[in-house]
Amino acid sequence: MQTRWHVLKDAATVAAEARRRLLAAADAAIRGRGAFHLVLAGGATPRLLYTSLVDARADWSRWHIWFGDERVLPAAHPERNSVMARMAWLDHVPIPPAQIHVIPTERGLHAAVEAYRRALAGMGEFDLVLLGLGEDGHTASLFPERDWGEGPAAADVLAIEDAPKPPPARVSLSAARLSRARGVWFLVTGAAKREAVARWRRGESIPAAAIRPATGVDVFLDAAAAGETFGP
Ligand SMILES: O=C1O[C@H](COP(=O)(O)O)[C@@H](O)[C@H](O)[C@H]1O
Repeated sequence: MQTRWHVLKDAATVAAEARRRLLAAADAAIRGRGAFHLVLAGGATPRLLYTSLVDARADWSRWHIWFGDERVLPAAHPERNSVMARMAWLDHVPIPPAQIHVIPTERGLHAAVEAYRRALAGMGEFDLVLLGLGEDGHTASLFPERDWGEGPAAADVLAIEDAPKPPPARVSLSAARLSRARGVWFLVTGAAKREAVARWRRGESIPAAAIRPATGVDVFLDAAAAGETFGP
């Protein structure tokens, strides 16, 4: 599987490049298949991209939003990945509410896992999966030294009870389900991610490396995360 590394100047440039490509991918999916199924990353990194989409011109009525992971917290909690995405972007564009598939962790861990498994039943390949990279190499809520749900028999949705990053209870799509996609993009910015990036590039077995779609993955990272100087 190919990993394509795109080193860009800074976090703003990563967001701008991702925005440009994302809108083009959505247009192509809608032209070709009538809909665009996008999986969102949480955490802090994608917020710049999400905010930049508020004023984009797009056929929002054909967009379907999924989440790669969610933290088990009350519905309106600011640390929820879905709350971040809503505040930054989704509340400001006319995507039909029934097409925004939030992981309902306010119902509790296991009920949320079951509900999302049902929501995903019959869903084929995602058009695009956005992911982040934690300082420890985690992606979505797949953490080191845990079961990442690899292989064809893996469940689509995993209950995580002991995440080392708070909160400990989370719901995550498995590595196998995140890999069933026409495109997977990682957005990685900031010097704090440098060590995780270096480990990934050395071929170490970190969770991010377990996402292996047939088309390969694209990693958009800034110079700080790549450990490179950029330009003159
Ligand atoms: O906890 C999480 O962390 C990762 C990375 O987040 P970041 O704040 O370092 O960008 C994120 O991709 C994941 O969705 C989130 O739940």
